[in-house]
Amino acid sequence: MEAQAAQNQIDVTTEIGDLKRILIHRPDIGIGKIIPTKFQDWMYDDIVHLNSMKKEYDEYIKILLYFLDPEKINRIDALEEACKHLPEGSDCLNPSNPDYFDSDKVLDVQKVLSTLLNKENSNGQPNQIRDRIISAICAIEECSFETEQMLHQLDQNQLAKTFITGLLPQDLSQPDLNKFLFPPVPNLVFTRDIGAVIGDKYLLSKACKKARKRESLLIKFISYYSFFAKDQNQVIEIIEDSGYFLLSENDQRKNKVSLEGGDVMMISPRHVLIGCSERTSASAVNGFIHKIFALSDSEVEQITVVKIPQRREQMHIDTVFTQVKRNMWVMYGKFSEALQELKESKQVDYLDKLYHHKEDSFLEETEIYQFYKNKYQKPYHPEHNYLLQTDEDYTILNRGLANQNLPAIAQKPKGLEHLLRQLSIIEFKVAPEDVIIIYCGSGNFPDDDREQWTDGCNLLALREGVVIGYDRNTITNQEFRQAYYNHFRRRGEELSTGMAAGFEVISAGELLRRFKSGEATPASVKDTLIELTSDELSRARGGSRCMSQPLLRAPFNFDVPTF
Ligand SMILES: NC(=[NH2+])NCCC[C@H](N)C(=O)O
Repeated sequence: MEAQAAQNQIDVTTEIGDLKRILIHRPDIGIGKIIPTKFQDWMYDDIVHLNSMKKEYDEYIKILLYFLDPEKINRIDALEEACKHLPEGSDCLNPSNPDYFDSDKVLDVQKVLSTLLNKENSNGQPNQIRDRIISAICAIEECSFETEQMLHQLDQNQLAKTFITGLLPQDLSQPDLNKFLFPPVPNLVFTRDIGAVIGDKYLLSKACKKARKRESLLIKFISYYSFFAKDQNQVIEIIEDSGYFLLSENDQRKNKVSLEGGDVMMISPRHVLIGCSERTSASAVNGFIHKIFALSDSEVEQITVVKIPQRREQMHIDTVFTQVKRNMWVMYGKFSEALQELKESKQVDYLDKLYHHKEDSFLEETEIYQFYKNKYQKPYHPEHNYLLQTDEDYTILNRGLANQNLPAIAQKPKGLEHLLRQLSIIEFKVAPEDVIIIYCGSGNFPDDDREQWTDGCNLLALREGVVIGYDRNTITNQEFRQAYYNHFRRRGEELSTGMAAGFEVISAGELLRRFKSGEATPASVKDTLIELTSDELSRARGGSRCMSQPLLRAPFNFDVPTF
């Protein structure tokens, strides 16, 4: 009962507050069935070696457990020790296994789903939610009546697994045959995209691509019947308005609502960012702004839209920047101020030299639009236009910030980097000269493009200044090691005595070893980039932020000095 109550606690108001509860999904056998002809549809760029991918992912799980639920680690260690002699060892990290560690802080989608799939409810009556989920999935996957009947036979764990892998359980299938009932959902490892916690509300995603539709359906049931079983009004859905159904096919394509969690960032309780991207449509952004501003019990009063070029490798805003500390961000240098200035001063020759291989790319820019709920100082009304455009609009915003004792320097951001600086200064009261921007791949071509491709800009903060990334992004990670040294040198200053040159960059394996031996504790870790082995994990265009969905972060202390 207690575990249930804890599971229901959901609250995220920053990107960097101490992480307390997270939704993940360990790579499953569905990923092991991908073939080259399905790369494009299923959004994988290569065949993944599943066992190696799991090994890489398991270090991630263990790091999460050390920080969020350390008691479970002892259990895992004991089980692994006991099963060492078995060929595969213990697989207590596999949510299908009876030995599964089953934490209420590090939750696997498959495990949470299975709790909804009991054949009978607590009163011994047939579980109607289970029946509804089976019907809904059979409807979107166009299953035969026979398949539907077969699904009804499966127990709750088998059923959860089949919904995710698409495969019939081995004992029902002919031996050694892969019997697919429907395709797998191999992108479920990127739990970030299936929803987003906004304060104490849960925003459901509406997947853009067909390959991720079933994920949206599963999380819909999980959020309504598990996370918010007691207060379903906390779930937010954005859908097309009714006129949409009268539009021509072409216009429908333009007005489609699609929204994915990789495009949502809670910066502070009052300010949320949303991307307008390959995956999150303009109609969704519009619906989002109205839905959020219409909430009477939400602290969000400002929404900033970051429109990025629609490209495969930049499918969400979190592929081009993430937050590391109140004063520190990592971003893709293609959108940097330095490059923008060059563009403005029309030094195109130089840019041509730099980027001659893809002339169009340097011309693409981010566009920033800001919306402020209190623009009219009146209650929300759907007819109002909340966009901040004129200087006068920004004066109104500045007044609102001053009322909350926040620095009132808001002006229309000139670009992404300017926006990130503004966020540190306004939301976190950081002095302008203290903001640090780390450029992926050092901001140099071709390293920037290479490391952006392998998620150099996509980090997950376990708490402020403790982030997880991929080991293969060596140039970006080196920037972290030197971050403070470089920053002060640029300012023409020396590091103060005793101050480190930058972050500690340490492999997940080595950190786990130190935790186990007692040389370090999660509490002692500061200013650290934890590197996951990423030979396989990086093959599907997602990094550690994508592989995580924070459900609960501790309230952030905004009132401590930056350095
Ligand atoms: N938040 C993210 N950047 N997610 C990355 C998702 C990658 C996944 N292969 C997809 O294309 O959907």
